[in-house]
Amino acid sequence: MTAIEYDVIVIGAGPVGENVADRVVQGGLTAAIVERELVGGECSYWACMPTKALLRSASALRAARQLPGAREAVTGTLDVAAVLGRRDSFASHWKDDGQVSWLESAGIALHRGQGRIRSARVVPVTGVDGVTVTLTARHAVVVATGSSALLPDIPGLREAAPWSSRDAASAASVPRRLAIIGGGVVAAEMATAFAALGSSVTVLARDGVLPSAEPFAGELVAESLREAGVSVRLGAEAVSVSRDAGGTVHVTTADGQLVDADEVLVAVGRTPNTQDIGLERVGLAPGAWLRVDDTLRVVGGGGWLYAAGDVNRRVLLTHQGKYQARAAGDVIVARARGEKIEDGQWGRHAVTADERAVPQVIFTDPEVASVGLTAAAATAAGRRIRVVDYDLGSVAGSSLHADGYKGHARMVVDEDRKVIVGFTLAGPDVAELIHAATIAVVGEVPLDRLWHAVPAYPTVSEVWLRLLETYGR
Ligand SMILES: Cc1cc2nc3c(=O)[nH]c(=O)nc-3n(C[C@H](O)[C@H](O)[C@H](O)COP(=O)(O)OP(=O)(O)OC[C@H]3O[C@@H](n4cnc5c(N)ncnc54)[C@H](O)[C@@H]3O)c2cc1C
Ligand SMILES: NC(=O)c1ccc[n+]([C@@H]2O[C@H](COP(=O)([O-])OP(=O)(O)OC[C@H]3O[C@@H](n4cnc5c(N)ncnc54)[C@H](O)[C@@H]3O)[C@@H](O)[C@H]2O)c1
Repeated sequence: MTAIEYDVIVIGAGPVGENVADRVVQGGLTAAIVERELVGGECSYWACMPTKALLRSASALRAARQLPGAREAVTGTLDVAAVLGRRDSFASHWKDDGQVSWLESAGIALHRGQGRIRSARVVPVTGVDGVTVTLTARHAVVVATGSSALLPDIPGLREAAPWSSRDAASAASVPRRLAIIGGGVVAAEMATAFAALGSSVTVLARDGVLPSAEPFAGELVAESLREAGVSVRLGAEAVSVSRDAGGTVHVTTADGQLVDADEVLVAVGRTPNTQDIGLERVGLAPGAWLRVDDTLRVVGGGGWLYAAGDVNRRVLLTHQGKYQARAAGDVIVARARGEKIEDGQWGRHAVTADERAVPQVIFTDPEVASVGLTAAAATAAGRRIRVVDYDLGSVAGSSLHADGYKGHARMVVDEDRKVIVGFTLAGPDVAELIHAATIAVVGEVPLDRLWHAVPAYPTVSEVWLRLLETYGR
């Protein structure tokens, strides 16, 4: 058995683990990263990249069809094989050579295999060949093992060989009929993608469509899915599933409806990858999410154990996990050097934005882009708020952007401080607009000052001015 020592060991080479290791090396420490599957993690091969590639071509086609002149030039239908081919290239054909070269260039050592913590700062790694290498960290071990699709306890579901988001993202062909259990982000995006690719899709949205977003967002997406031929069943709960000898899946709902499909996609949330990483050896519960403080140190983890990304459940998004990674990497370096820790609100080592300003874009039709708190979440948090709404289709730039542009914008204002604490846009191509709102929320820009941030005419961004006018001066 070989033993090697590094300053920092990162378990999991997803986007988050890679960024922690990079930051640590840039800070002058040595780092090893442990990966049991593909370097790049879920996001690169089975989540963000392939799913967005599945959605993008149909979105471009829809945009062209909304414009006289362009519409007439679109004479064919979506080329499904070309879409799947482009998706394959965005998933790097499920090979990680490029990412491995990047690790090398960044000076990060890679150990392939399953990492399991054995004791404080000691992580044996067992490779596929069964050989174990024992890694020891001088300063910190960072768990960045991510999450996996949750399989609910529905009778017959497991035996029916359901699709997880991984299967949907990497599908080699398009099922004729697709049933989707869930109504959240994965369900909404994959219903949009597979309907456009030609599947007959049924969505069983027990808790509604996009229930965590502002209600108008889910309503607009549900309406558009229905227009695209998707059967959206609100409140429908799957209670049993079976697959017959011919391969057809039968899903029964609590109210006695039966849905037949060729595949059933389960999209009801995530479970942490902490089952088999040795947490029990250091007094923590295997299979549980890892609770962390604002500098990403695991609560009850002895001071040397950190957790970043999906696995700590703060925010399950790549960009926010990478934000955590930058803070974690920097704070590990600072602690190793005995430097001052800046863990106050908005401090360099604290992930304050996790609670206050998380941006997200849901690539449905229409797109949903948001940052900060919804009105409901702000109210639940005890804020005295005013909600300002505006019809996005009434903005001059929107009507130019596409005929019949349909969308909505909402600004949530903290009335005690006169700053924006939440912002949501739903409409075609709103994805690129959200960063302005993120800056306003993070910068806590007073509304009085925002009047001086003049949006260019005629852009969709003029909604900012309309929202301020609606709020009043
Ligand atoms: C379908 C889908 C679409 C998504 N789309 C978006 C999007 O558009 N934008 C966005 O921001 N987010 C999106 N997300 C969320 C995003 O994928 C995750 O937030 C992100 O991948 C989390 O990164 P991570 O590094 O924490 O974990 P992961 O990406 O899951 O990486 C963890 C890595 O750790 C490895 N690992 C686990 N255990 C061990 C072990 N014991 N030893 C060694 N290696 C181990 C795994 O093999 C994996 O490579 C999407 C998620 C899904 C499911
Ligand atoms: N574009 C993006 O940013 C993007 C895209 C995809 C996924 N993601 C991230 O990945 C994570 C996972 O996505 P997801 O859609 O699996 O989770 P989610 O939490 O977004 O949605 C899961 C949905 O399933 C419902 N649900 C839970 N249990 C159920 C059951 N037994 N039967 C029926 N419905 C049930 C919930 O009410 C919820 O609406 C999310 O946190 C999301 O942020 C992000």
